[in-house]
Amino acid sequence: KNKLSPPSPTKLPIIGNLHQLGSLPHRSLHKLSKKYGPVMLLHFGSKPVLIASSVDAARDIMKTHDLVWSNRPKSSMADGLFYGSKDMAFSPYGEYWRQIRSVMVLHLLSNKRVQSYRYVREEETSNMIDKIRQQCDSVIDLRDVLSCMTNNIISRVAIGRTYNEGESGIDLKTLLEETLMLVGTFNVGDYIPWLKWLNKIKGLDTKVKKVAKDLDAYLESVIEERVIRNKKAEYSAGEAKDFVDVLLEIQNGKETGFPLQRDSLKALLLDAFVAGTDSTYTVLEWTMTELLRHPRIMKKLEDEVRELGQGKTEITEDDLGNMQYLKAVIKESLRLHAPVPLLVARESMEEVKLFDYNIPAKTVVLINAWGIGRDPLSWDNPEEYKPERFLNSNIDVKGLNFELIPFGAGRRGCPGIPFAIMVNELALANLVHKFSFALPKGIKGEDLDMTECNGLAVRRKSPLLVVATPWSS
Ligand code: HEM
Repeated sequence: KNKLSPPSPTKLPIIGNLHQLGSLPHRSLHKLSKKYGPVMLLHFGSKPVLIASSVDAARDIMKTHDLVWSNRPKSSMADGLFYGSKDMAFSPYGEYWRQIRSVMVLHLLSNKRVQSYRYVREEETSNMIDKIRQQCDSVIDLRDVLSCMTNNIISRVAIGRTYNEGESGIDLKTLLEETLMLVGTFNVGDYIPWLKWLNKIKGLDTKVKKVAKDLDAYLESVIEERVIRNKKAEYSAGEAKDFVDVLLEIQNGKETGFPLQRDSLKALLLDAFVAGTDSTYTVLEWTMTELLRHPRIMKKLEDEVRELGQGKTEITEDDLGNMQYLKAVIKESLRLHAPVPLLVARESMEEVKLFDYNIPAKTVVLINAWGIGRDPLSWDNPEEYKPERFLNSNIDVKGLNFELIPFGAGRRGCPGIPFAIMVNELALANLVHKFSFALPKGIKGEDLDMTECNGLAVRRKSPLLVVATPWSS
C-alpha cells in the first residue's frame, strides 16, 4: 500500500504548525512524534517540514538517500552573515560546497592538522586549570571558564591568537555572541514570505547588516595583517599553521585545483567560530552537571583518571587512549544532551521515498537526534545517565550508528568530530585529575536545575556554579 503523505498534526491558517514548536522544539516534536509516528509532516508557515524521529528514518535519510537529502534550505540569516551562505554549514549542495568541504576536511580539520594543534589544546587546558586554582574554595561560574577555554582554542587555531585582547576597536567576543544569537533566531520571512516586513520593523535586518559589516572588518584586518607578516617572512618554520595561514597558502588553487575567493576564506573562518565554540563547551557543562548529580559516576571517573594519571603533573593527550570510562561519560552526555538536538536542517533535491511515503523535492527535514538518543527501542532506561552502557559496546558518535548521531552523519555530517572530542576529553580528564568538585552550599545534586535554553546550541538555562578543591594523590 502506497501511503502518499506522512501523518500531520492539524495546522492553523498562515502559521501552519509553528504554534506547536514551543520554546524547546526538540522536546515538543519528540512529544508529537509519540502520537504521529517516526515520520510526520508539519508546516512551518507555508513550508513543508518533515520530522524524522527514529533510527530507521535517520538511516534512510542520512545513509540510504543521503545524496538526495544533502541540500540545506535557504536561510536569509546565513545569507546575511556568511557572505551569501559561502560557508560550509549553510552552503547549498553542489560543486562549490564539495570544494570548500574538501578544504575543510583535508586542510583544516584532517587528523594530522588536528594533531598539530595539540600544544594549543594542552596550553589552554592548563590555563583553564590555573584559572580555577586561583578561585579555589569560592563559587566559580564553570560555564564561563569552559567557554573561555574553548573560545581561546578555536581562536588560536583559526586566527593564531586569542581574540579577547580587545583590538581594532572591535569587541569580537560580543560580536560572535551576537552572530550566534542571530543564527539561532527564527526568521519569520523564511517561512511566511509575505511577513518579511516584520524583520524590518523588529530591526532584525539592520542588526544582521551591522554584525556582518563589523565581522567583515575584523576578518579583513586579521587577513591583511597576515599577508603583511608573510611578506616580511616573520613566520617561523617550526610554528603550526593556523587556518588563516593554510587558507592563504591554498587560495591560489595550486594544491586544490580551484582558487578560493576572499569571501569564501572569511566564511570558512567564521564557520570554525560559529559551528565549533558553543557546541563544544556545552557538552562539558552538561557533563559536569550530570557528574555532580551522580556522585557514584563522578567517583568512578575520578578513580580512572587519577589512577592512570598517577605521578603526572598534567594529563596529556597520550594518556586519553586508556581512559575508557572517560570516553563513555562523554558519549553518554552527547546521547542525553545533544548540543544541536535537531541537527542542521536539510532539504530534498528531488522526489524521494521515505518508508512508504512519497516526499516531494524541496521538503525540509529535521532529524530529532535528541529524541533518537532516548528511544527505548535502542536504549535501556533511556532517561538514566549511565556511561556504563558504552563500556562493552562499539557504538560511537561518528555517524555510523544511527541511534547516536549528535554530529549528524553522511555527506553533511560534522567535520569537527575529532577536534571537538579531543577538546572535551582533555579538559574533562584534567578537571577531575586536579580538583574535587562540589556544588555551592545548600544545593544538592538532585536539586540541580536541568532546564534547557535554546540557542545555536541547547545549553543549561542557568550557568553551572561549582566549588573546586585541589586534589593531590
Ligand atoms: C560537540 C561539538 C559539536 C557538535 C555537537 C556539532 C554538531 C554538528 C551537527 C549536528 C552538524 C550538522 C550535521 C548534519 O547535517 O548531518 C554539524 C555540521 C558542521 N559542523 Fe559541527 N559540531 C561540533 C563541533 C564542531 C567543530 C569543533 C567544528 C569546526 C571547527 C564544526 C564544524 C562544522 C561544520 C563546518 C559543519 C557543516 C557541515 C556541512 O554542512 O557540510 N563542528 N555539526
